[in-house]
Amino acid sequence: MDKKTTRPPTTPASNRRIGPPSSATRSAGRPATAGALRYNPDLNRQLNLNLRESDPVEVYCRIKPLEGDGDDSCIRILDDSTLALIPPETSAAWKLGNAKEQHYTFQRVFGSDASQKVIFDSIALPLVKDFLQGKNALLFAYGVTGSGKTFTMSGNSSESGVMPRCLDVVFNSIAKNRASKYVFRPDRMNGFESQTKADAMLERQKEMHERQRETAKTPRRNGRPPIAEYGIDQYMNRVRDETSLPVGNEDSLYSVFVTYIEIYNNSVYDLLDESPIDIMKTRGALQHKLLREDYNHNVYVNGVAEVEVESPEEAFEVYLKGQRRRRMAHTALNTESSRSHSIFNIRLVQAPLDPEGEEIMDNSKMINVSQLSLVDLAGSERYHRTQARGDRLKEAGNINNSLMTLRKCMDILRENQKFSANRVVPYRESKLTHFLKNYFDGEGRVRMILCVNPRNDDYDENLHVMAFAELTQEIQIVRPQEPKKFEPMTPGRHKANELYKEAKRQLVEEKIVEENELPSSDVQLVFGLGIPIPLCKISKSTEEEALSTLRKALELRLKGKEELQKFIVEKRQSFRLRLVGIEREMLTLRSENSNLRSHIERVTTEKEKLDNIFRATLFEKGELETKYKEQEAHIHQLEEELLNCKMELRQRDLAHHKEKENLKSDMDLQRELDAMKQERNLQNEKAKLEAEFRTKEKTIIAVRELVSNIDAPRSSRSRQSKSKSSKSAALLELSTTSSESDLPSAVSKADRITRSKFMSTPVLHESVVIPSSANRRSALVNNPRYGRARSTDRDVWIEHTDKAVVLKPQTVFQPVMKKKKSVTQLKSADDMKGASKYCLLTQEPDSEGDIETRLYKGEINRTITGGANMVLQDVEALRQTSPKPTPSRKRTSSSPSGPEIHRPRFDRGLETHYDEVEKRCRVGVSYRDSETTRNGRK
Ligand SMILES: Nc1ncnc2c1ncn2[C@@H]1O[C@H](COP(=O)(O)OP(=O)(O)OP(=O)(O)O)[C@@H](O)[C@H]1O
Repeated sequence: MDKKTTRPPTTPASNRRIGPPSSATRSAGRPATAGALRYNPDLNRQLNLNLRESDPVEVYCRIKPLEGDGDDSCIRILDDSTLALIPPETSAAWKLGNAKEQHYTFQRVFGSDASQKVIFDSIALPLVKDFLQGKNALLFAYGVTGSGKTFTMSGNSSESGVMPRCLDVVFNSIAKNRASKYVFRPDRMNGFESQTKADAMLERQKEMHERQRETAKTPRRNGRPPIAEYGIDQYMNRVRDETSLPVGNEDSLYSVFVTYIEIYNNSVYDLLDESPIDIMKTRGALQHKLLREDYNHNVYVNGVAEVEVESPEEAFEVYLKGQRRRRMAHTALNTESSRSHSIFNIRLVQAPLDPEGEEIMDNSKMINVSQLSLVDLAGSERYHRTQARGDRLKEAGNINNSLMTLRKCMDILRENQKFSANRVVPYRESKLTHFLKNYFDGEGRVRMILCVNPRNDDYDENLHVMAFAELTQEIQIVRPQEPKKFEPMTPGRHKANELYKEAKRQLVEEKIVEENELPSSDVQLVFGLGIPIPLCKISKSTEEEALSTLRKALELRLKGKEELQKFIVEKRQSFRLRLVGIEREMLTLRSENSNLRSHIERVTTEKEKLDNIFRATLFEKGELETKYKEQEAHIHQLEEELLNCKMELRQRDLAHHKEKENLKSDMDLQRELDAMKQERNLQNEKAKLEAEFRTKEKTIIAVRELVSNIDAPRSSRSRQSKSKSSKSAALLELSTTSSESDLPSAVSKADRITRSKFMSTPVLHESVVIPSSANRRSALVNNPRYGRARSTDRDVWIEHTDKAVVLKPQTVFQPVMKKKKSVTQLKSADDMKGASKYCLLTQEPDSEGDIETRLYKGEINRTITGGANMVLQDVEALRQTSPKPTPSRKRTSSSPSGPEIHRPRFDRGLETHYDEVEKRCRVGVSYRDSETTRNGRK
């Protein structure tokens, strides 16, 4: 079935792609000129630079007939290529006052009477000619809405437009060279592949079955869906264009593919897509496509449906199908189809025939594709004119944007060419210019049909489109290269094959020979014999004319044979020379090869050495890594140990601290116990002293009684005077006595002056000043301790004077206070701040009516807690006795005849004095045994 066996193993059976799949396919997919360029990738750039081989964009102007009879035209044709635009009174320019007639020149201007045929022949036919020669071409209609763009491009049933006529001419031209359907198939990457006739036949059969199945479901006409189904059946009655043009290569086979896309709101939609449209859906009703660039930077619509068509009718049917889909899509999108750009692409795929002229060459690199793009642009309009709102405004914006980008690209192209500038052309700013990019970059001829509606209302819009169109003509498009001719190939082999087949068919039909008796095809043989032998019947040998004709033909053939032989000798010689050259080249290559081999060997040895070093290094590295890991583990272990040690140390510290605390509390406890013990001792001693005191008191009482008994006979008067004088003397003595030896007399006069040393009972504190009775007894008035207390410069006194003190006495007992703070009441420990000595002065009458002044002296010590601890050291008492005896005083003595004895006040006990001080001090007062304190201080 398939006699070509050079298939890559991974390629499917139906695919005859040869060589590297990607590049081969892509190369095959390139448009014709690109096919020529594939042998020199830089040629495109070179061509772009070489503006001598370029053609301008050709702009043709077509003026639409005026619709109403009363309409005025704003356009006047001056000649074949020039027109005048006359501003009407309604135009903006007129209103602004700068209205003047404008003249525009185009390639050609067609009046409203120009037929579709004239338009096609003048504008499109040359492009179709190029297209058949394997070149690309772009034709686009541009103009204001309603100016006749669609009419020009598509036409109607009675007047076919450019597109159907193009299809007519293409099919007319390739009629004899048309390849069977499915010989070529698109690879959906802008390329084409070829497959064998047999594979193609299989696909055709498959398609036929599918069609039959569909026909069974839907009634069809001639195996095709009824045109009414597409809703525009009138097109089918059109008059076909009979023009036929020569194809590029007679020995090639051609297939036609069409694609139909739409650019709406800057999105590309495939109008031949088979997926159904849900007209109930506004969003996602259509799947938009992406623009991609192939290997050779040719822009294509990714995944676009490329439909192979075998006739203009079939192509037109596909177009109508696309139109129907377009209408459905716009119904779903709730818009108008004229608000989008539509692009109908006709692609001509050709591949040369093999030497027998039987099948196409089994080489995808030889496939050539040319493309003719017919673009019907959306109308260019201004917003204010359409008064568009919402979606309409958006789509108008998109249309204008894409047209604006088109203008921008044209402007920059013109600028680049005119001023040798190198500005980047913004093709990618809109899908329209992106798709058309290749044409402007020099991949084919570009022509524009400027459609103009001459009515006055369109004047302002026409002004803009004409200005743009006129400037567009200045753009030069690089002339595309001629498509590559695949030499050496015997020309005419297709025709020869056809003739041979025809002759064979006739011979078989006339039963001159059997079909299997003749070889399949030997085109080479036919061509090797030269010109065909004329058909002439020779009935007689005398028919000179026929014989001479035959002789001439044979002579010509002989001549041709000689030429061919000569040609063969030449070819053989050149072949031999080439062979010698190749042999030489081979020898050089062999020596180079052996050099390279030895070099490779050296390199291999070197590599092996390096490999060994590498392995050794790897091994060493492994060992080092193991050691490193061991060391790491060791470090880790040491770290753990250190941590443990630290923890142990901490625990020990804690234990030590705890022990210390315990010891401290033990010591405190011990100290408390000692204090308690000491207190107990003191109590015992106190009790002992009290007992002693009581004994001594009894003795004194006894002495007194004895004395009173002795003095009983004396008169009370002398007793009084004596008593008074003795009191005075005692007072005098008290003030003057300074030696300790005078103490007994002082004591005997202690009725009036009492120096008290208090027997203290530690009631609240263990350390209370307790002047022992022994001390008291031995205490002398002139004892320095009882003199005026002298303080140092540093001592600060608290002079606490009771409110009841009427008269401050000036006695020797009062301390000298160099620094003092006088208060009448101690409210808090803060009052004692900074003071180190304390002195309290009280005054009150006693029970006998005498005024008793007392001086309490003490030391102030700071406590650890920030308070003050006052230690009372001395109490001095001064009694002022009136010389007049008061009845109460007279009767103080138990014995009326005895001397008046004032009971000393020092027997009042510690509590009395403690209460005395505490009454006046609202702070804690501490009494401490002065001796103990003194000892403690030492
Ligand atoms: N040269 C012409 N001769 C006769 N009728 C014409 C001609 N040009 C346009 N018409 C008619 O004018 C009408 C509008 O034309 P058409 O639809 O082609 O305009 P358009 O420019 O494509 O508009 P849009 O921008 O909306 O697509 C159509 O009915 C069409 O038949």
